[in-house]
Formats: sequence, structure tokens, C-alpha cells
Amino acid sequence: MKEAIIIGIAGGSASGKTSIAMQLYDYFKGNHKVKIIKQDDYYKDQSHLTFEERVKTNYDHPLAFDTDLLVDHLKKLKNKETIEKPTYDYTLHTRSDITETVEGRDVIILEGIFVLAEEKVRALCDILVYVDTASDIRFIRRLKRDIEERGRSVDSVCNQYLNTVRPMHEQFIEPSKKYAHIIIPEGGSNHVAVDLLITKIKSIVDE
Ligand SMILES: Nc1ncnc2c1ncn2[C@@H]1O[C@H](COP(=O)(O)OP(=O)(O)O)[C@@H](O)[C@H]1O
Ligand SMILES: Nc1ccn([C@@H]2O[C@H](COP(=O)(O)O)[C@@H](O)[C@H]2O)c(=O)n1
Repeated sequence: MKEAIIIGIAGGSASGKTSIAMQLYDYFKGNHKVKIIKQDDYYKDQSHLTFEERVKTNYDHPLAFDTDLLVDHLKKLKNKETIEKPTYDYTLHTRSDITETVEGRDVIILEGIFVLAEEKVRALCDILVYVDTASDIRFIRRLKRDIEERGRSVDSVCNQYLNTVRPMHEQFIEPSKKYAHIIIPEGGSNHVAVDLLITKIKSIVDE
């Protein structure tokens, strides 16, 4: 049996990783079994902490993630084995009670801020993509999204951005760009880059 192909999509917060992952998903889902895996679902469980304590976590540091579990699951998915994937609740800053059963797929699209920065994760990916979007654009997108979808206030988004998101991006995420096979400027609206990526994935999947 052929192994699953894993496409890793990294980039700063709100760079457009999910948008690109969705476009790839929509293209391949007709002929192949495809699944998007979000690295964010592998944030460490913090249910033992109070909400006030959870708010103080640096969510932009590699130690916030259970990378061992993600690597274990990626190895299983590569062999088309079934995993029980955690799910994450941004409003509560911890894992949800429910898990999701993910059966073997032909194509796994893994997206998250540390997909390129974590050596063991990127080693499991067949294609490594970095979505390169200017920080002012990312901040505006994040401000809107976090207020509309993640239960945040303007103050909390601004403070978090200045205290952790921006410095951690400069320390860990931006430098991981050097590991990318493909760098996509301007995220999901770059249709030429997405088409090129699709062509490359097709050539591997149809081999
Ligand atoms: N090209 C774009 N133009 C305008 N808004 C966008 C664009 N791409 C993404 N967004 C918006 O920005 C936010 C973050 O995009 P998303 O793809 O989820 O980024 P990421 O997965 O990198 O955090 C979302 O609210 C999304 O709708
Ligand atoms: N409880 C949490 C967990 C994560 N974050 C932020 O999410 C960002 C990563 O997700 P993207 O979709 O933006 O790539 C990351 O920058 C964390 O700061 C959070 O705010 N709260």
C-alpha cells in the first residue's frame, strides 16, 4: 500500500495557511481521500489550570505544543493508520473534551505556525510550504478574526501580539522559512502559486 503524502504549510499567524489548505482540499477531495490537520489541535491540554492561568501561556512558543503526540500521529497517518485526534477550543485556551477519529487518507495537509520550525515534523512532510504575508496585514486579519471567532477583545489581541506573537514570530517562525520548498507571498489570493503547488502534489500523488 502506498504511503500517504503529507503537505506541510507553515507561516505566521493569519498569513493564510488555512485558506491555502482549504484550496488544496477542495481540489483533491474529488479523487482522493484528503484531510486537513491543524497543528493548533496539538496545543497542550491545560484543563488542570484556571482560565486566568491559561490566558498567561505563551501560545507562540514551541513548548506550548504536544509535538511528540503530533509526530506520533503523523507517522501513523503516513502509514494510513487511524488516529484519535485532539481538538482545540481557542475560547477556553485548552483542548476540547471531544476527539476526532481520522482514518487513513491519501493526502494529509498539515498547517500550523511551527510546521517548518519543528525538525521532527518537517522531516515527515513531503512538500514544505511557507506562506509569507506582511506582518501589518497579518495583524489586521488576526485582530478581526480573534474578535469575531476566538472570543477576544481589541486590548487582548494587541497585548498578546506585542508581548508574544510578534517576538516569537521573529525568533522561531520567520527563520523557519529557509526550510521551505515553496514560499507563497500573499497567501490564499496567490492563485498562480496555489496552481503550481497543486501541479506538484498531483505529480507525486499520481506517481
Ligand atoms: N487573501 C486574503 N484576503 C483577505 N482576508 C484573508 C485572506 N486570506 C485570509 N484572510 C482572512 O484572514 C484570517 C486568517 O486567515 P487564515 O487562512 O485562517 O490564516 P492562518 O491559517 O495562517 O491563521 C481569516 O479570517 C481569513 O478569512
Ligand atoms: N489559546 C490560544 C491558542 C493559540 N492562539 C494563537 O493562535 C495562533 C496560531 O493560529 P493561527 O491560525 O493564527 O496560525 C498563535 O499565534 C497563537 O497566538 C491563541 O491566541 N490562543
